[in-house]
Amino acid sequence: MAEGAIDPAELGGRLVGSGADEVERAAEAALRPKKLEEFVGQQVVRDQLSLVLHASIARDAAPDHVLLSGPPGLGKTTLAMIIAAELGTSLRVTSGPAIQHAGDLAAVLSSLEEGEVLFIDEIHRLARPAEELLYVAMEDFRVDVVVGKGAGASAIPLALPPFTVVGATTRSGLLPAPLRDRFGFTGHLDFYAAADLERVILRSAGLLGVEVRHEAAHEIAGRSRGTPRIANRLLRRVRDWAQVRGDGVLDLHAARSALQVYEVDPIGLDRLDRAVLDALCRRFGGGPVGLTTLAMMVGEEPETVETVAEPYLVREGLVARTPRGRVATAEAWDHLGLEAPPGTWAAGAAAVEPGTSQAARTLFDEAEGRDPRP
Ligand SMILES: Nc1ncnc2c1ncn2[C@@H]1O[C@H](COP(=O)(O)OP(=O)(O)OP(=O)(O)O)[C@@H](O)[C@H]1O
Repeated sequence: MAEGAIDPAELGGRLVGSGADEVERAAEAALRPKKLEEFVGQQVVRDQLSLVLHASIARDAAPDHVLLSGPPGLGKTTLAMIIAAELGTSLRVTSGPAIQHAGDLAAVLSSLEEGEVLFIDEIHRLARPAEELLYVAMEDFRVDVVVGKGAGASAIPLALPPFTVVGATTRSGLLPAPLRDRFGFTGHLDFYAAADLERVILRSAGLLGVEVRHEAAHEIAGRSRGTPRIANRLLRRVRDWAQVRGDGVLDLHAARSALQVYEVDPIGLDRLDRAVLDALCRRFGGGPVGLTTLAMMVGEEPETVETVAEPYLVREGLVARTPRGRVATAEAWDHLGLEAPPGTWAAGAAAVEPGTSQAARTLFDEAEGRDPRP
C-alpha cells in the first residue's frame, strides 16, 4: 500500500452500508455501551425497558420475553447484551439462520440455566418447526423431545428453568402472530436524530482515545444515515485520515477530507446510491423503471440495489417505489443539481401532491410491512 494511503480492508464492504461483517463486529465490540444509562437516544424504548427490568429484579423473577425490531445497526444486539448485564445473568447468542432444525433449538434451550437470556438474532428467519418449538418453550418452559421415528415416535416433555428470550428482527412484519404474541414487551428502534448520533460519536471518540471537535462530530453525524454503526465506522475512517494525513485531531477539515476520500456525500449517500439516482434521472428521465433494468445500468445485482441502496434512498424521499417501477422524486433531481423536466414523475407528483417525500416513505413502510409513519 502506498505511503499515506488509507486501507479500507477493515470495512469488508460499503462504508455506509448498515450491516456488519465479522471484522467489523470485533471493532464494534469495544464501543458497545454496557449499561442502559450509557445507551444513547431511543428514550422511549429505554424507559420502557428499564421498567420491565427493574420490576423483574424487584420480583426476583425472569422478565417477560423481549422483542426488538428495527433496521440493522441501531443497537438491538447491544440492548440484548445490556439486558443480560442489568439482570446480572449471562447471555446465550444464536440466530434464526443458524438454527437449521428444531433439534438444534431444542439443544440450545435444554442447556439454558435458570434466569439466562437467550438472544435470537434475525428471529424472523427461524424455520417453521423451530418456531413451533419456541412458542411452547416461551409459554410453558418446556420442550418436547421426540424419541424414535415414524409410528413408534413419542414426545417426552422436558421442563426448562425460567429464562428470557430476546428476539431481534429487522422485519417484524414477517413474524407470525403466534410468535409475536409470546413477547411481553416489544421495542421498536427508530433511526437516530443527528444530535444523538453526535453523542454516540463523542462517546466513541473518548473510548478510542482520540480528540474530536464538536463541528467534526456534527459533520460525521449528518452523514451517518441515522445509524450508530455507520457513525462509528465513519469516525474510525476520519481517525485514519487525521492520523495519516492530518495532525491526529479530528476537526472539520479532517472529517470533510476523509469523507470525500471515501465518497460519502453530505447527506450520507455513497457512490452506489448516487449511481442509482444518476441512472434514474439521466438515463430514464426519472422513471418509472424496473429494478432489474436499473440494477443493470449501475452494474450491480438487483438484490444489492434493492437491499443496500434503495432503503435509504426511499427513506430520504429521493426514490419512490410505485407499482410501475422506481421513480426519482423532486428531491432526487434537486440533490443531483438538476431540474425535473416537465412530464417526469417528479414534476407531476410534486404538482399533485406537495408532500412527495412523505408519500415515498409511506410506500416504503408499506413495502417493509411496517405501519406508515404519521
Ligand atoms: N444507542 C447507542 N448508543 C451508543 N452506541 C450504539 C447505540 N446503538 C448502537 N450503538 C453502536 O452501534 C454498533 C451497532 O450496534 P448493534 O450491533 O447493537 O446493532 P444491531 O441493531 O444489533 O445490528 P444488526 O441488526 O446488524 O445486528 C455497536 O458498535 C454499538 O456500540
